[in-house]
Amino acid sequence: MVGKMKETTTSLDALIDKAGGCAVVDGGFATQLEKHGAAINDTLWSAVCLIKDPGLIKRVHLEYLEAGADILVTSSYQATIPGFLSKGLSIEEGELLLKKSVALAVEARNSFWEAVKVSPEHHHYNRALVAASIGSYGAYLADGSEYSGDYGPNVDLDKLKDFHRRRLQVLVEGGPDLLAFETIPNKLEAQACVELLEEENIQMPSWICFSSVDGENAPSGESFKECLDMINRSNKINAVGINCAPPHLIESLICKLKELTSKAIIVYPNSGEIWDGKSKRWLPSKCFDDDKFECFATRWRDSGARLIGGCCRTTPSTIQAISTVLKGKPQ
Ligand SMILES: C[S+](C)CC[C@H](N)C(=O)O
Ligand SMILES: N[C@@H](CCS)C(=O)O
Ligand SMILES: [Zn+2]
Repeated sequence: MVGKMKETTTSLDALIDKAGGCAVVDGGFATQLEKHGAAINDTLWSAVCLIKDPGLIKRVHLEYLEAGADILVTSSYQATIPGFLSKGLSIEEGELLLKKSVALAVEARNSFWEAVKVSPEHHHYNRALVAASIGSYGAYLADGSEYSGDYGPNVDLDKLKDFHRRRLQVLVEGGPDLLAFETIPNKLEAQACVELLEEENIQMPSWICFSSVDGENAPSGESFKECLDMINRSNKINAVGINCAPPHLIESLICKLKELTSKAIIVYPNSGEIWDGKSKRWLPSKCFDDDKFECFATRWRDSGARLIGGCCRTTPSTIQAISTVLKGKPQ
């Protein structure tokens, strides 16, 4: 176990405590947009709805709150300023859309909480936190490289920092509670995220989640030891873990991460289906339904995860199952 750095109690710690030691993250956001008929086969993927259907984004946030999510992840996973520019929008319009992604989640959280906090039978709900999603460079490339970590020879630390810097600044200005770096596939990008948080002197809690395809290492093949040694040196990262990896790999990954860090462990796997970056579709594979997630969630909590949710191809019913098993049945 790695020594603890000087840390202060954050809104994330408080939420985890309030949730009884393990808080519930929401589920597949793009997946739920698609369930409602959104067409997201686009270079912006789910972020296209920020332009075309912001009302649907808010509806999906509300569905995850209703299901018991303690943390909403915003619609900004694949929302980037260069991505918006490529659609003919101006920098100003792109920045407004990034802030809108935060505002939509905050509005959903506030209206849901106003409605439930006065209702005694809803004591299993907590006031949710809003985590601004910061998808990896590979997500922006839209070539599946968030699952390979292969960014080619021309991508160095400065390029990744340049890519992430302005979006990070704008999302922070939007006023989320947390920052969520998602599907980071290699050590270089994790380092870029950590250095940016330091350089920009960001004061809100953050998590970094890696994808993983082999259940052992980051997708790039770099060991989680290498990645976590670097992350542990920063007190700007409050939680570290895995998202959008198959659920059957998660328990052993939690055990591995526990050995490597004293930071909170977060896991929000996908359904087990595999994303084909070329044909842009999910390939059927060993796939897990809500019952299985219910049983996995207790094992993940008992193995040491403090934040548990779902990623692609999971839905509000998955989150309802996780929330019920971790927090008790809704009355
Ligand atoms: C998490 S993956 C399924 C997101 C979509 C991908 N970045 C693409 O645009 O193809
Ligand atoms: N927050 C994103 C992650 C995609 S891997 C989503 O749920 O759509
Ligand atoms: Zn995912």
